Amino acid sequence: MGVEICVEGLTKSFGHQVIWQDVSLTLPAGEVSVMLGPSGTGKSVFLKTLVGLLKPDRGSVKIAGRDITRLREHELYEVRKLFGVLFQDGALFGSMNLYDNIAFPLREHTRKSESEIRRIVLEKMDMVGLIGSEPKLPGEISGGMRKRAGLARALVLDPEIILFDEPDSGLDPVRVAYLNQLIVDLNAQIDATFLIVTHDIASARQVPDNIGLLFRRELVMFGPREELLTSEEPVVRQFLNGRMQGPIGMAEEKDAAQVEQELAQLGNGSTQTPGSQALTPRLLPGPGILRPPRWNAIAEREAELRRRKAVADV
Ligand SMILES: Nc1ncnc2c1ncn2[C@@H]1O[C@H](COP(=O)(O)OP(=O)(O)OP(=O)(O)O)[C@@H](O)[C@H]1O
Repeated sequence: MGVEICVEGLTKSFGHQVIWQDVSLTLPAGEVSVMLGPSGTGKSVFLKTLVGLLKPDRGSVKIAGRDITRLREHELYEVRKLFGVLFQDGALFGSMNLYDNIAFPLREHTRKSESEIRRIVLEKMDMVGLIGSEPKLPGEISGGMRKRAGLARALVLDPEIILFDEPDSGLDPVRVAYLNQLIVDLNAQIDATFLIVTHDIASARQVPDNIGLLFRRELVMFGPREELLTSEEPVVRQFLNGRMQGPIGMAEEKDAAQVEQELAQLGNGSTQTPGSQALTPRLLPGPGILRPPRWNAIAEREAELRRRKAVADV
């Protein structure tokens, strides 16, 4: 059914380098959330902290009511079973075929019989569209197939939470579109809580229920998709529109005067992206896939926002 993750006052540093501080947010149970942020803002560190691979300096991460930052290693081992993680490159074992790669967590963490394992592996391979590829080695398939195999492997223990670390990296736009559809469909089918770290703005605009943005060692904003897509917050606007004008610089933060000048230019409309504040339509689950009940509430919320925007535009 998916569980809620409640993060409060989370701070992480390595030596003197503060990665982010005082991060608080709630990933609602069963919903899809995306975490954005310029390179090096600590998105991967955030994922690793959620799963208990890194210990924060301060703050708590409550999963199903338990603060995982305070658990001992053997207790963490149990909590980690709630998670499925899709690593950037799929993290498959190169010498194992896809079937054995996907069966690996079941053989490692359960006492299921080989026939039961076979049933589960084939079911998950079917869900990600990989039936027939069981004997292939990771080196013999495309990057998109490797991601889907990694996803099937993340699914075999029926996780309550799935973390995706840049699922779209290295894929062409068409494969990214298929993968996004797969993510939306899977979420509707298995109802787990999804958190996706991505740089792909088109995906971030269409796929999630919620969006968060890390910048300058802080969580600038976290909230419903429609709220961030229509936000006037300069960092959020710059990032979601993928443009150079704004507080985010090439390698570091820009000075205040330059930012002010660029924002003023944008305000004049000289370099305004057409429809920059538009509420991109959500990606819907494919035909025949039942939509979770929350979709009605979200659709109403978004329709209301569009009505208000239409009235304001008149
Ligand atoms: N184990 C570690 N020890 C020391 N520093 C680390 C460690 N892991 C990450 N860092 C540092 O933390 C910072 C954030 O890294 P992270 O990989 O989380 O960024 P990111 O936002 O995911 O970047 P990208 O978008 O480029 O993948 C970087 O400066 C990195 O060097």
